[in-house]
Amino acid sequence: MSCALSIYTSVARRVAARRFSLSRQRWYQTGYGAADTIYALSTHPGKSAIAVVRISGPQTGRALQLLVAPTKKAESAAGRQLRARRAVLARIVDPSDSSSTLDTGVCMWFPGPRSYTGEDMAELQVHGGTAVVSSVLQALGRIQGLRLAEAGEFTRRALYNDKMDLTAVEGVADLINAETEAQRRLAVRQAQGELGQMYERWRGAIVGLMAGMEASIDFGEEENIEDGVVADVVAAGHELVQEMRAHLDDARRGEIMRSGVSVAIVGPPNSGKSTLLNLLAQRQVAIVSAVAGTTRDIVEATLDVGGFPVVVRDTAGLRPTGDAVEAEGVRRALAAAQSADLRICVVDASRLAAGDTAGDVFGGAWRALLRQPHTLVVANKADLLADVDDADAWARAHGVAGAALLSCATRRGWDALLRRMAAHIRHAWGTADADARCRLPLTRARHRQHMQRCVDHMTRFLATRDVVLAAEELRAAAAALGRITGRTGTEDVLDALFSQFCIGK
Ligand SMILES: Nc1nc2c(ncn2[C@@H]2O[C@H](COP(=O)(O)OP(=O)(O)OP(=O)(O)O)[C@@H](O)[C@H]2O)c(=O)[nH]1
Ligand SMILES: [K+]
Ligand SMILES: [Mg+2]
Repeated sequence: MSCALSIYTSVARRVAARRFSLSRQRWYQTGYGAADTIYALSTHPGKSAIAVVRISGPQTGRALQLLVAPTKKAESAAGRQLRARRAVLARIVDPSDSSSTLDTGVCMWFPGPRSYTGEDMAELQVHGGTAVVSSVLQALGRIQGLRLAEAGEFTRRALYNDKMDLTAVEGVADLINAETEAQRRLAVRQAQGELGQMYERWRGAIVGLMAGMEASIDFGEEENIEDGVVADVVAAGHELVQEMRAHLDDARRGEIMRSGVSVAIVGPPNSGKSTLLNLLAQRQVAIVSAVAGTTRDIVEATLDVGGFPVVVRDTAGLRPTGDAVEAEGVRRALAAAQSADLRICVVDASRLAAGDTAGDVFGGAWRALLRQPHTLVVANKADLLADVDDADAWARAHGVAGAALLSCATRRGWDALLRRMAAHIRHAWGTADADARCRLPLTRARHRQHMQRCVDHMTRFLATRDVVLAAEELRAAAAALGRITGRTGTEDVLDALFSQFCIGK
């Protein structure tokens, strides 16, 4: 074991010991009384077969005693007992009158700390009728010390009790919002804490380096880093920073998969851009007409292309214009094309066939768009062409080599275009997120920002020969990682995050 590594393991133990007290401290800082017991409907409000009501906090056991009674069939003493982590069919009764049954349902008791929140918890599965649910919630409200949970409060308690770190909480939020397979695969791994564990491992390694530096100050004669004395520490630092840079340098794959690949449909007026958007979205999102210059504002639709989340934006046709409103539309179209991850340039194939050059069709000033990376050219209105046997040869001959030939009217080339889009997205930004051996990518700009800061401090640490400065840089690098996992200075992030959660989560 290298010097840096052995330092790391001993320090890691100290770090672990401080973890509990740190989380407690944060708990009280938030103003949430740990004494409060909270309850909420955790399933969607409205009629359903089953509704789940959750309770968490120190009064949970007492609430169950008041609320849960054996069924008529199980009047025995054993029937009264709720065993930990066992589903028990029971009557749920009015706490002030146990002969009045509110519903019969399945009750589960999860004594803390082995529960979602880390506190004593219970789950009541009742019939999902509006009156049933409201009678159970009202009954809970009549028990002293219980109150309705706020949005995300169960998960917030799980965070404070070190049941999950901040990246896992963000993973849970992403999982609830996931709409495509790619998003779900990423979120489920993040929600399991995989990303947080990696950041914590790095943070632990930096703390280990700090201990190594301290040791060198204690035993060194002067406060300069001597070659050899801390060579191990510096070598370990180099290795670490390399690993971190590789994580940062990922073409924003994780962020793009999480928030959706942004696709801009651009091209000259009347080429069929809005028609293409409507086909992709499978509904009439944008106005289609034979009048050139129909679309002015950006029209947006979210869809699933081969399991990947995609946000498509239809834009105004590019042409020189004296109309101020249309000119603003063109400006927005170009901005959307600039910022998009993928551009789909739609041109009218019949105009190319009629002898217009790609330059004429596309307008010289905007032709540069066609040469940008991540740009697919689509030659639409193929139905207006005389028979084309070889689409590739046709595109080459008409100055749009590599273009996909399409007819929105007859759907010729439609499946091929979808396959091509999906393949492009998979190749450019698809992560090996289904493969547990591959490291999870960065999924949020928030993580990237702190990660970049951490790498900057690590780089300065490696460059300095001054022991005191080096220790300061390491401390700042560790703090930056701590911000990602929620260890330091994150109350504002928490408030913003939990406000997106539903009540009951
Ligand atoms: N024959 C034929 N006509 C099409 C096809 N796709 C679109 N069109 C027609 O072309 C015209 C223009 O379509 P739009 O979708 O409005 O074109 P656009 O590019 O959005 O136009 P602007 O918003 O004005 O820039 C409409 O009359 C469409 O019906 C196609 O594949 N074949
Ligand atoms: K049009
Ligand atoms: Mg349009």
